[in-house]
Amino acid sequence: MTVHIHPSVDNGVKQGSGHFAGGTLVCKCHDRPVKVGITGDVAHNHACGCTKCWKPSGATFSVVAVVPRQNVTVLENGDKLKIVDPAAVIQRYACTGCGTHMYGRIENTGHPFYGLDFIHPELFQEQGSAAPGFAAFVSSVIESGVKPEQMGEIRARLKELGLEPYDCLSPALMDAIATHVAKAKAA
Ligand SMILES: N[C@@H](CCC(=O)N[C@@H](CS)C(=O)NCC(=O)O)C(=O)O
Ligand SMILES: [Zn+2]
Ligand SMILES: [Zn+2]
Repeated sequence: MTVHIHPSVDNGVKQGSGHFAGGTLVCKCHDRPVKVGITGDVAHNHACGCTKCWKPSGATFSVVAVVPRQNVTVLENGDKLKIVDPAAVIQRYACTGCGTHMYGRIENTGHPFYGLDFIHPELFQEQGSAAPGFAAFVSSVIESGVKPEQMGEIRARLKELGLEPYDCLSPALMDAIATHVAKAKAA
């Protein structure tokens, strides 16, 4: 049986249009859904295996990307949003009705990713946002109940989908973090 990664990639990764102008993220509530407006396309879209990122039911990985925080606006029913864990680096604003994470925000101005919000592009009403390009925190799926023996199959499937598996972030993002740290130390 083919392993399930995430519904939006299980039938193949759908490439973005390359000119996505933004759209609206909508939660799963039928009554008073939370709507969040995003300006422009997403960046660094990837599958994340960590336990903290929101996954739709049945998914092994989340699919998560970043956008500049000034490109994120709560449009409707923001009263339903609550921070999942105020102590976390990424403060994830979830809908108290359906549990969907609508955006995650970093408030620590010294963090390498400060200024970027984390969103789940599958929640866009619109098609065409940039596709996921790698898989992060792959080993962490074991913390959600995946058996260590399944990891070979999971990594093989991610590679088949073109989502290179990493157990932390991609080399480009790890380099960006290290560059930020080196500059902060030098200052
Ligand atoms: N193994 C841990 C890894 C958690 C982790 O470090 N997640 C990354 C990727 S989303 C992160 O940056 N977390 C910061 C946060 O959750 O605030 C888990 O699965 O819970
Ligand atoms: Zn909801
Ligand atoms: Zn994560």
